[in-house]
Amino acid sequence: MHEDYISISHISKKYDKDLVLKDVNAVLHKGEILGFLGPSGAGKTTTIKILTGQLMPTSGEAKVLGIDCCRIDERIYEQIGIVSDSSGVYERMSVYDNLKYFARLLNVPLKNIDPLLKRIGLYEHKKKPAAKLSRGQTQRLILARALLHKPKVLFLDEPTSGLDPSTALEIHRILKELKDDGMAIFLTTHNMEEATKLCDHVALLNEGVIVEYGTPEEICLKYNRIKKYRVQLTDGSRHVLLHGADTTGRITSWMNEDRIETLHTCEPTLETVFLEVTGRELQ
Ligand SMILES: Nc1ncnc2c1ncn2[C@@H]1O[C@H](COP(=O)(O)OP(=O)(O)OP(=O)(O)O)[C@@H](O)[C@H]1O
Repeated sequence: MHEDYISISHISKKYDKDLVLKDVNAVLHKGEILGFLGPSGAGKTTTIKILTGQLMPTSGEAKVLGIDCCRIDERIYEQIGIVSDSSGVYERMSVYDNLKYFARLLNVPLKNIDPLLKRIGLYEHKKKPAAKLSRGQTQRLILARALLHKPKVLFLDEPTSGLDPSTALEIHRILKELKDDGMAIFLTTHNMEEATKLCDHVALLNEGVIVEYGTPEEICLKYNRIKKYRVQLTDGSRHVLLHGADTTGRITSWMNEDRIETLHTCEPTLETVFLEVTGRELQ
């Protein structure tokens, strides 16, 4: 049996007259990553704020670890971690002292800090003032702070936004390890590659509406109606061919003549699905 760590049921949210979330439903189980994927203004941060008790929904119900989000109090903060842009670090304090400060607040033994710094790749920088960290290192420190008390559920708002590809990959590796340890991770992103690689389920969110929900593979397969092949021949020419009898004939004759350099099928990606469903780009 899957344990529901987050359940979102018919959530809507209005800011004044603007309906920015419309009948949103989703579920996140222990040991899974759920991604809310959508362009700027789609309602991703609003969803996180509702789930973490920072905002009330206008209607609907959401539960985190069985607790109704409208009734969240400090006790839930012992079991969840939040990483968002607004997570401040104390710039003049060292990496270690930042974590020491929060460890004391959260009643976490100080001996947990070094292993966490090693896991997150900040151990060599533990004495550095936070002000001297790179953007990627600062992001790791914010993540370390959110992990200090070993939460069951981790919320990440655009965890790799603005990071270079190798730092982003490092954060992905850490998130996969946390998931394998049983943590449930709710992340928002507008990076479809990140969502495809990391998430067990994704919700494609457009103007507050979930337009597709499922595993990245399920969603892409659903839109794999028009099959295409991309062929490069030994003479350097490139061809994109639609599936059909003509194409099969052409490809077979190129193969018989040993003229094919590369041959690929062109499956849809979350990016092309989003474009097809909404007419909008994700970025
Ligand atoms: N406090 C607020 N008052 C009024 N409108 C708001 C408020 N906060 C957000 N909004 C609006 O709600 C909509 C959803 O915003 P939200 O921040 O949830 O989007 P997002 O998907 O997280 O975008 P981004 O990727 O840019 O962070 C936007 O149209 C935004 O302008």
